[in-house]
Amino acid sequence: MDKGDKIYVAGHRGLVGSAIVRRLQADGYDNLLLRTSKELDLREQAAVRAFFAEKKPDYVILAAAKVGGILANDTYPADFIYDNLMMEVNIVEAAHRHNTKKLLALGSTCIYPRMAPQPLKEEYLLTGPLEPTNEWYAVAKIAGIKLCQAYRRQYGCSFIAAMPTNLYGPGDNFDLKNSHVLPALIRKFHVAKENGDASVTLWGTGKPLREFLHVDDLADACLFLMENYDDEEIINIGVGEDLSIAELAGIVRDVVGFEGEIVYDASKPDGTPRKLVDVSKITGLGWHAKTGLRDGVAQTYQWFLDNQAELRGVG
Ligand SMILES: NC(=O)C1=CN([C@@H]2O[C@H](COP(=O)(O)OP(=O)(O)OC[C@H]3O[C@@H](n4cnc5c(N)ncnc54)[C@H](OP(=O)(O)O)[C@@H]3O)[C@@H](O)[C@H]2O)C=CC1
Ligand SMILES: C[C@H]1O[C@H](OP(=O)(O)OP(=O)(O)OC[C@H]2O[C@@H](n3cnc4c(=O)[nH]c(N)nc43)[C@H](O)[C@@H]2O)[C@@H](O)[C@@H](O)C1=O
Repeated sequence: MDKGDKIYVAGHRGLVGSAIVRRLQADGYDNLLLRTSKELDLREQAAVRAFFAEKKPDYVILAAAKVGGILANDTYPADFIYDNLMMEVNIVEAAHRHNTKKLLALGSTCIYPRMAPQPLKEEYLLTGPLEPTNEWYAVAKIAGIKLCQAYRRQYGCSFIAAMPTNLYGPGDNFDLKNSHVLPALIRKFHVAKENGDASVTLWGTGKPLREFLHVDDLADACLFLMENYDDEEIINIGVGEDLSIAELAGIVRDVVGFEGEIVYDASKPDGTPRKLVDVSKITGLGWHAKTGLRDGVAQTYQWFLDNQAELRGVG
């Protein structure tokens, strides 16, 4: 990608989109196309076609999606499957129609079967039943993969699909019902410390294992793939190690400085027991994550403190 190329970052205000924009701007790309969901609802085919007809992006990074944690996915299946399918179908079709040079679609590691062998290799896709709490979102994400592969096969489009593991960092969603676990832990421990609460309640059993990649590392991986990957097959993006939710809670509690107890609400779902990705494909290309989890949590907590006034999902 040249610095003056028209790069459309769909979902530029989100956790991922904002990190990608930060990185592109830092690298001197000065022709970014950015639209909020109010300016351009990607579920509306006519609006998406009109935008592409007018702007004709050279490159597209699809970081727009209906995203949420385990409870949101389990509660709003229709929203998660409909919104994500519509956004992917509209963007991929319009990108082909208007000759986008390359498109990167972001999936998620929830596309893999609930009980697939670990670590998860790309070829495990569609080899078993999905995790019930987010199968609707997962099916939409799998459709996104198939869209990229179909347009590559039929029209030779350079459309690629990457599967990031769980992400965290600046710009995350801190809503206690709809967010992912790491931002929820930061907010819960922070509020409990400020209030002098005796305990914090977390969901499930604390036993599931999860892998966490800092979003700035993801942005680095996305630009790396835009320059170095052009293949039909999906590619995982992760750190290659995981920990239990209980261990993660210990790290966040220490970073925040909460000294009370942790209580688990077993009425909430655990979700998939583990989803550690195999990163040998992307590390084989020369990319690896750089941010350690504790440092990443500390940096994110500082960002949380510095941005209290405008946190997503708070207030
Ligand atoms: N967060 C995570 O842990 C992981 C995320 N991913 C993937 O990364 C991508 C981005 O996720 P993340 O950054 O966390 O999500 P966020 O919820 O932080 O951001 C999503 C963005 O999508 C935009 N959006 C949502 N609906 C529409 C719509 N109808 N029309 C236009 N834009 C819309 C929003 O725009 P606006 O702000 O203008 O409303 C928002 O900026 C997704 O594809 C997700 O599947 C993959 C693995 C893990
Ligand atoms: C990225 C990935 O993220 C989602 O999958 P998930 O990893 O299961 O999502 P999660 O981060 O919300 O939960 C991780 C674990 O953490 C536990 N947990 C404890 N206490 C809280 C808590 O307070 N909030 C949340 N959200 N989880 C909690 C929770 O019970 C679970 O065991 C997919 O829906 C989908 O969006 C997707 O692709």
